[in-house]
Amino acid sequence: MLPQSVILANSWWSQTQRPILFSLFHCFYASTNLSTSVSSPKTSHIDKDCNDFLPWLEHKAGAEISSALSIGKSSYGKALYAAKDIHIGDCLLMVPYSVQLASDNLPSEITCLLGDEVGHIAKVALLILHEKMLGKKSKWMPYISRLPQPEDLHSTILWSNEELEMIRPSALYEETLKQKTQIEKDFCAVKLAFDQFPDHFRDVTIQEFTYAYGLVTSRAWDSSRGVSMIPFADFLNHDGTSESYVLSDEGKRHSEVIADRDFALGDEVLITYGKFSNATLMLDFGFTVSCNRYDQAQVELNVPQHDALYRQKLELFDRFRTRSIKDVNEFTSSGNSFTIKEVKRGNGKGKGIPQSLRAFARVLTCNSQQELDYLVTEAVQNDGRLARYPLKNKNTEIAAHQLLLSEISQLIEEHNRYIELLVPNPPYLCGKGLLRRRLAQDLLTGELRVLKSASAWLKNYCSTL
Ligand SMILES: C[S@@+](CC[C@H](N)C(=O)[O-])C[C@H]1O[C@@H](n2cnc3c(N)ncnc32)[C@H](O)[C@@H]1O
Repeated sequence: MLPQSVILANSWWSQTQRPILFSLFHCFYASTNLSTSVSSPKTSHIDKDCNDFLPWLEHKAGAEISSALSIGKSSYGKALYAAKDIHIGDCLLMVPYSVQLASDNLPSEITCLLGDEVGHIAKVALLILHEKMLGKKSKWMPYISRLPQPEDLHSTILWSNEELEMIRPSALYEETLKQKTQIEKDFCAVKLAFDQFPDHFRDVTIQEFTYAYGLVTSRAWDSSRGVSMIPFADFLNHDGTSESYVLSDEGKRHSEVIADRDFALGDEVLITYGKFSNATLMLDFGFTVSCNRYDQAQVELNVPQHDALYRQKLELFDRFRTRSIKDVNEFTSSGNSFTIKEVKRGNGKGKGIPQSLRAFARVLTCNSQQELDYLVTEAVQNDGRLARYPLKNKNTEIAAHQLLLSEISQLIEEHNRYIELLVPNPPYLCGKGLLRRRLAQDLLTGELRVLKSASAWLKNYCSTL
């Protein structure tokens, strides 16, 4: 799902607020002027099948949406290109809320059949299926017919069990299964609507529902209406280095995008979907970025059942459990599962290996009730968090970090084993199979890089103690 930054009463607020864009907004917004003349770009990328799309959307909106962009084709599917020279700070597009699709666009006779357990994504998926079924009678037909086909989507929710086996060492494997289970639950919950309105939803299968669900997760933005499909804006592809987001102006009731750089006529215009790891990009959007600096890996630690202090340690974790920390846009670091990021060399502080993971390992390594009691006293006397300081006994501190090292080494081994199964690509493989195999390679290679950096840091830490 795409995060949408919100503009509140002409001041910006967002989790991902960028100071540079904040100042740009004030410098350039006043001078932004959406001219009415649409120049035709001199480029071979233009998608002639979409020539009528923007005029249709502008007519529906009763307002100009963009004079700066035109729809074209790229290796990422549909794309938006500069239809004239664009300057940093220019407004690229403005899409009124009135032409965005959200769950409240569903006919009320269908909505009233849906229980509270049906979420916004499932409702918008239902809306897409409904409009598809209406065919030419749909008022959204020019948009619905331009959405990618099932064979163009590669989110892991659409992977077969055999394909998912390729990514088994990654936390994305479990996350995808969880998401698939949720989709199955949603499918059962909306089936009542299918049964009551067979004309609206002719024999919709779980595969079709999952496809519609994938369309929503890969091209809808969080919005005040739950989630919204934003026609035209959703033809923008992702570039991790871009500083342009889709912004939402609640006062003016439109979404907009401001250029973060200059573009020459014919350049592809890209925005950022957010600071996502390859796991999140694969789950929600079905693509990866090579050498993704937001990659991360998941490490799970457990108290062994044969530990003489098993019960005491579990009680302690329970007592000192801090609220789970949600990494922005990513899977959660909670309980005994920890998200690690690439440890940058040189700062010597181990940034990337969460303190909570090191604390967990310290508690795991304690051999006596006395040692546990000491950690409790220390926590109470300090900031209340357990085992955040190096253990007094150097050998135990080393043992705690070697325990982590051993867990991470196992993960490295497992990742290596799976990568070896994936590389090289068999010569007969092509199309969807080859693409998904490459995604799996990118994912595991990125996680391996993160794990290796953590391993190097831990080895260094132990050797310097
Ligand atoms: C919001 S849509 C963008 C428009 C889309 N290309 C289309 O054909 O409609 C997001 C989808 O575009 C594709 N995409 C966007 N950025 C990409 C990138 N950097 N690399 C590969 N695919 C990308 C992915 O298929 C993704 O799910």
